[in-house]
Amino acid sequence: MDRFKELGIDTHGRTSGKMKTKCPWCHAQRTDKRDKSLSVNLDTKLYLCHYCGAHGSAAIYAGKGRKLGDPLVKFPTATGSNSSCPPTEKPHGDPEQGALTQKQIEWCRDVRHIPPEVLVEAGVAFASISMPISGKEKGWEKRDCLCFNFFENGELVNTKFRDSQKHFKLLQGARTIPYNIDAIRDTPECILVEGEFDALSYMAVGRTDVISVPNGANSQLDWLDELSESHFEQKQVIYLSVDTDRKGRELCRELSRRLGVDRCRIVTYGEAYKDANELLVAEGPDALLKALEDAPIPRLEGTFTAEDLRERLHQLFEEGYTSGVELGIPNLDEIMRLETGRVLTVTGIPGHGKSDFVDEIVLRLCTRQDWRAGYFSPENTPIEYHHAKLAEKLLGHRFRKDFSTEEEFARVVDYLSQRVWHILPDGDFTLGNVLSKARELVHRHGIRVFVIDPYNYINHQIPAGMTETGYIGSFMNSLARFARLNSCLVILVAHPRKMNKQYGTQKTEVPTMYDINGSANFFNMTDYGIVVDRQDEMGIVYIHVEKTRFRNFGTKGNAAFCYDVTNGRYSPCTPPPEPGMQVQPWKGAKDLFSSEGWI
Ligand SMILES: Nc1ncnc2c1ncn2[C@@H]1O[C@H](COP(=O)(O)OP(=O)(O)OP(=O)(O)O)[C@@H](O)[C@H]1O
Repeated sequence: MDRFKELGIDTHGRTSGKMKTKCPWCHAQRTDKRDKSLSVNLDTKLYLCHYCGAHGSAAIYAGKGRKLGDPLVKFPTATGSNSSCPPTEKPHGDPEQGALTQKQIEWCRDVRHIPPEVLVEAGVAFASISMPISGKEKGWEKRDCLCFNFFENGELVNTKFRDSQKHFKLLQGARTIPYNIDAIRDTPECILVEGEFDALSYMAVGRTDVISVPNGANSQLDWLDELSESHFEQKQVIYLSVDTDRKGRELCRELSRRLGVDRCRIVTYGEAYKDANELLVAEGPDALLKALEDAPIPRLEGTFTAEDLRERLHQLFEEGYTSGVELGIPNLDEIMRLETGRVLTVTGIPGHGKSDFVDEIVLRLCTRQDWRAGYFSPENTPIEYHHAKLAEKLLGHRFRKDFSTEEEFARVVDYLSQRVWHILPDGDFTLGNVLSKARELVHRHGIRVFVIDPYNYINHQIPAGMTETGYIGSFMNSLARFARLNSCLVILVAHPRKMNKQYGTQKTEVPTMYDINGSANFFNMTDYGIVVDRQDEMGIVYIHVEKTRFRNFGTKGNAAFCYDVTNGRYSPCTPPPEPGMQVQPWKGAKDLFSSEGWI
């Protein structure tokens, strides 16, 4: 739906793409009658005459039930409440988008160095709307805004309104998608930036394959989940051209982890500038193109220079060594804190709770650190049984109709759907296949922890002539490499050899990490090593931390837990000083068990 005809703009019957045509406003006065001075974007319906400056929008956004002549953009019905917004001043009605004012065009051109034709191409428009204004005089005010329109498959999905003082507002209830997403659908390369003006800056220097992330420097990349296959899978090169402040660097790290470090080139702008638009304004188009050209090519696989590690080095430089993330279990946090890019190996006698304790670690990382997890756990099938176990830990009580409500059922299923993915490759359980699926989970869903439970379910293909020790060394190397390249924590469950009975007591000896069946390389090559040791006669489970590769992540020691059979949770406790005495809750805790919901 458009008004081109009504406005006298001849589009020669075309309905999509960009074109030039004669300007109905100045053509009659022109001596060069052949000059097609009007640029028209038939997708965004915007037009601009490079001769007389006439510009505007011929769009009539004809959503369902809309008629010709209806306002351009209708606010979806407000969802949720906005307490700072007095009811009478709530944005209401349909703020109509129209042509940019002369002042706006001049400001974009002179202050941001974005030429008018780029604004037209990108469908930037004008609207006067009520904006939430922060500061002393909190409230809503009517403001003249630039409208950045977010299209997907040519359809308007959302609009970001921006006033001259950088107040922003998105359409309520509308989907958040990257800005200009249609432009990168089939391109071999693309540029990711952190703001609409940075995207327009690249368009101004001739790169159309640029998108802006939807939530600024927020490194929670939910939007990437649904776009990673359709828009990024085929990309050969992805330029990350985000801000150089701390948040921007965090975003950059997460983007390259999700999109694959081996095809991401990170753009920098020199000491003085923090983003693409600043560089364009200060140094001009050639400098911006040069910054793109100079972005380091991903390193040759297996080789590293300080430049390749610049981002991580900078983090180290600014924040020092990390001490790893805590699980929120005081006795264990004291001796072990986990970090991505590492391998944690878990062993213990069959039935002592290795898988259960691994689930405890995973769910604590999900609920406390907002991580996402992937499992290769063929033992834990059918998968719904495993989910039911995870649900019990999350809810704090049994996952059965008599104990949980329908609302809890829905909540926990929603939560797990967003956080946990299981890999069960059809028949092909080779390490290569399992890790390649896990890598897809990193790219598509941003998992940060990947569990292999247990080692012996992998279809190990030991090359002829290789010893078992040599093979396990190379297996552990593959896990370490996967963990490092994908910034994931890999958790490997591995069984011990058959343990002897202790003379006299006939109790099975507690294995150590060196007892893992096959080779000492499990212990030698892991970053963290723990043994799960269930001591039923005392009513406790010991977690023996036998190794943390670096001191900043902990030290050797053990932590005692009570296991709650109703929800599968491990609660820290103080072990009885002598057999037969009562287990006590952990220092300061009132109860031995916890049943409060985690989600
Ligand atoms: N301390 C405990 N007290 C009672 N039951 C437990 C305890 N720890 C685990 N369990 C239960 O024992 C069963 C086996 O646990 P899990 O599968 O985690 O052990 P595992 O060490 O991984 O065993 P395997 O080596 O056979 O895979 C599960 O049903 C689990 O809920």
